[in-house]
Amino acid sequence: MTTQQQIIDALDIGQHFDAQQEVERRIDFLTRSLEKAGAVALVLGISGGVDSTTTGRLCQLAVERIRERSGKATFYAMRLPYGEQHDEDDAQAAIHYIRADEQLDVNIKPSADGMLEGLEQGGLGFKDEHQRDFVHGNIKARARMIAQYAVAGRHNGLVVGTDHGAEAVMGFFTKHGDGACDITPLFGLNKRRVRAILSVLDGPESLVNKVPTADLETLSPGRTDEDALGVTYDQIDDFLEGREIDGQAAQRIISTYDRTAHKRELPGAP
Ligand SMILES: Nc1ncnc2c1ncn2[C@@H]1O[C@H](COP(=O)(O)OP(=O)(O)OC[C@H]2O[C@@H]([n+]3cccc(C(=O)O)c3)[C@H](O)[C@@H]2O)[C@@H](O)[C@H]1O
Ligand SMILES: Nc1ncnc2c1ncn2[C@@H]1O[C@H](COP(=O)(O)OP(=O)(O)OP(=O)(O)O)[C@@H](O)[C@H]1O
Ligand SMILES: [Mg+2]
Repeated sequence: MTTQQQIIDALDIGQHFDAQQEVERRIDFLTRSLEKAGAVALVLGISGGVDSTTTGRLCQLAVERIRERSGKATFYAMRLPYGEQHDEDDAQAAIHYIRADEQLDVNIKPSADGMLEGLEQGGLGFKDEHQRDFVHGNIKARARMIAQYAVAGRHNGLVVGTDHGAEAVMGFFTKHGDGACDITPLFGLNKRRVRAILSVLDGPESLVNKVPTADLETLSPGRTDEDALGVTYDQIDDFLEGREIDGQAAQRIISTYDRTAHKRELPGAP
């Protein structure tokens, strides 16, 4: 078996894809996850990006389905800006579209800045301002997860993650930040399939087609994922669908996959 096929299998990317069927399968997954855990809430951060818009709508449909069967379930959508978000309009469009039962707005800036300040006061120095900004970015992603776990703890809920195959293959998430969650309903999808799901769910066109950004670095606001990754999502998506892609891009995907293996595994132990 080729390395490409091994990766496709490990990330469970299906050979065939039907967006409507996947909607059903993933709503069913969310309802079963709540029932299995004995939990009554789903919690998710809504950024204004395509992944959380799609996941948020699936969460809302899942809790409504549980209530139709006389069960108890609530979806808590969380806005978690770092200060003022430059694409707040998109975040508001996502919130408007998802129509979550409950919404919480938490500014993560004081906690993320406070942690960095505490570290520097405690003696941590940085090579340069870019390294400091990068580390600060991962603190922001972890601050968002602290907030979501607090809400899940209060409401007997599960924290929902938005990781999918195209991010997982590149290890493109913060370990124990946005990578920390209880369930990942988008697992097994590449990026264009996430967009296709949002499209059949009648998501706003502007969000279906939105350029992905982690938006964690203060010095490079809205830096695109593709700029950071060095390959395009089309290349990653083609690779995950088993197509032949440019040799250098394939090498980059495979070497990044190997280098980030620890992010997809449980902690090492003797
Ligand atoms: N071989 C190994 N075995 C076990 N653990 C290992 C390890 N190598 C590093 N580590 C640990 O992993 C840490 C590095 O991982 P991590 O802290 O995640 O940091 P890192 O992977 O360096 O940075 C996260 C990347 O994900 C991107 N990101 C983050 C969040 C969201 C999104 C998005 O798409 O929205 C993207 C972000 O822009 C950045 O490029 C090291 O500090 C170390 O503790
Ligand atoms: N400003 C934010 N407010 C609330 N949640 C956020 C914010 N930024 C990131 N998140 C959470 O972290 C997750 C990971 O971010 P990521 O950028 O991968 O997803 P996205 O923004 O939904 O989509 P895209 O990858 O296309 O930008 C989001 O899906 C969301 O749950
Ligand atoms: Mg984003």
